[in-house]
Amino acid sequence: ISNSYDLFLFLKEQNLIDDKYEYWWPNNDAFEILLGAILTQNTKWTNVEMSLENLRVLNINSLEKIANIDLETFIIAITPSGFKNQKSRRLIALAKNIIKDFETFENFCLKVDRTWLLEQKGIGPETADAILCYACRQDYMVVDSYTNKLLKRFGYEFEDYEQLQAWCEFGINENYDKIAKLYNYDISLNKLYARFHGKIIEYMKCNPKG
Ligand SMILES: Cn1cnc2c(N)nc[n+](C)c21
Repeated sequence: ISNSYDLFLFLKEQNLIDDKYEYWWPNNDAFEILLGAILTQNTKWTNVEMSLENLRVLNINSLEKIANIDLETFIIAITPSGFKNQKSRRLIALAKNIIKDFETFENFCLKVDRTWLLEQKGIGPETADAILCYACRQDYMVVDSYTNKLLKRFGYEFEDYEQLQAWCEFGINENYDKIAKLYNYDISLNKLYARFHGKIIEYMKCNPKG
């Protein structure tokens, strides 16, 4: 493969992601995606699903509820996804900051930028881009250790997160018209990035060894 367009084609013909979730990231509730993006740090997605289910049962479904939640209750609810004390503290602080700077969650999704997210404790480039891409539907592609590992198999090595992300985004951008023809509808760049990242994750799950 000579660019990320080639990589996309290589993955696309393997039908790695079903169309249950058209953006790959489970369910289309942006608030849950925001929580999931933090909870998924350093743990398996199946553990995140258990924490999210606990929060659904408690009907914790808004910024205000997180901002005012009983800490003990929150810690118990998100225990399955690990780092419960750190993640609970950070999610409460994040909910309070979103309310302070954006008032509503909807306004946050529309107005937030990468800089603001990176200023939040516990949010690095990967989490910021997951929120921007999957919750806010902005044109950022998430890259991660899976992406690095897959590209290493094709002989690519990158200096840092931003370089890897640029490589992945550039090939898609440069060949957007060709890729768009592969879909029988007008797919957005954000959706292409969202599905591309999902395909990489699913591919690496099916092909853990080189
Ligand atoms: C949303 N999400 C984030 N990381 C994931 C993973 N490793 N496997 C599956 N999913 C759906 C994931």
